[in-house]
Amino acid sequence: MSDYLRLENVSKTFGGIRAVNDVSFALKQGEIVGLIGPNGAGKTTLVNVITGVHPASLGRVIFQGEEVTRQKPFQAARRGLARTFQIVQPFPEMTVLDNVAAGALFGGSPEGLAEAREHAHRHLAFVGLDPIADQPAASLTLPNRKRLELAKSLAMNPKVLMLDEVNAGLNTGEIDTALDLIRRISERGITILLIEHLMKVVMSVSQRLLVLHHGALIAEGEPQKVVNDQHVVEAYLGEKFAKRLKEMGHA
Ligand SMILES: Nc1ncnc2c1ncn2[C@@H]1O[C@H](COP(=O)(O)OP(=O)(O)OP(=O)(O)O)[C@@H](O)[C@H]1O
Repeated sequence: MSDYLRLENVSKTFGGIRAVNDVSFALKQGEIVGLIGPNGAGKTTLVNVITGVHPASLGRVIFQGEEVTRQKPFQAARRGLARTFQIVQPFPEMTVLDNVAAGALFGGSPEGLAEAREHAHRHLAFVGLDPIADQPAASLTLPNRKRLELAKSLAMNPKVLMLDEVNAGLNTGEIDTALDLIRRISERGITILLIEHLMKVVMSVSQRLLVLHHGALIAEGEPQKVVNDQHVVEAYLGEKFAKRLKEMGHA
């Protein structure tokens, strides 16, 4: 597999804060890669850089051989670089269906609203929300809002999907359902970058891990190796946590 999405020496500063510091990595097509690190490590900022929300201060973003460093969010969406938001913010007055149709239109593929709604039904069926397609988005529970967010990003017809804490606040059963969806999305050939604090979740689906700390990439590679890396244990996991992972058979 060749590089699909590549970051070369990317930095992002906000005033005096270097949120992302000289980060380089590549994703291969169809991979599931976990992006982990403490609060404030720069994970969301990295996704914002890739999707053109906050363009890189330094460095380059290359997607399918084309430099896309200065792209706008709508251009990123049209290229197939889609993301979910950590804080889920649907259009509350709009129906579940039209929230997803809006995603489809933002992604740029359907001809008009009727076609966008048709696409939306398909994505809602995939995440299990089609029975409540006509309800206002404001009425949804947290797990259903997360599913709606997923359906919206799928409606953009993504090639790379960046999932920002899609499991936060969910119970064990709901997480299992979300994991099943992530695996099924990956089976479609969509590359997934999974930002996640729940190590059990990260370890069960990721083929590779990237670890950010104070904006810098401190480790990268096979999940089992990365969680045993002393630097990662010190910066993020803690000895106790690493031991627990080992007992669970993940390390
Ligand atoms: N728009 C912004 N303006 C100023 N500072 C920002 C902005 N966005 C992020 N930061 C700062 O950049 C750093 C990295 O934040 P970021 O949200 O990317 O971390 P994170 O790893 O996603 O954290 P968390 O796990 O808590 O979501 C933090 O110090 C944050 O305060």
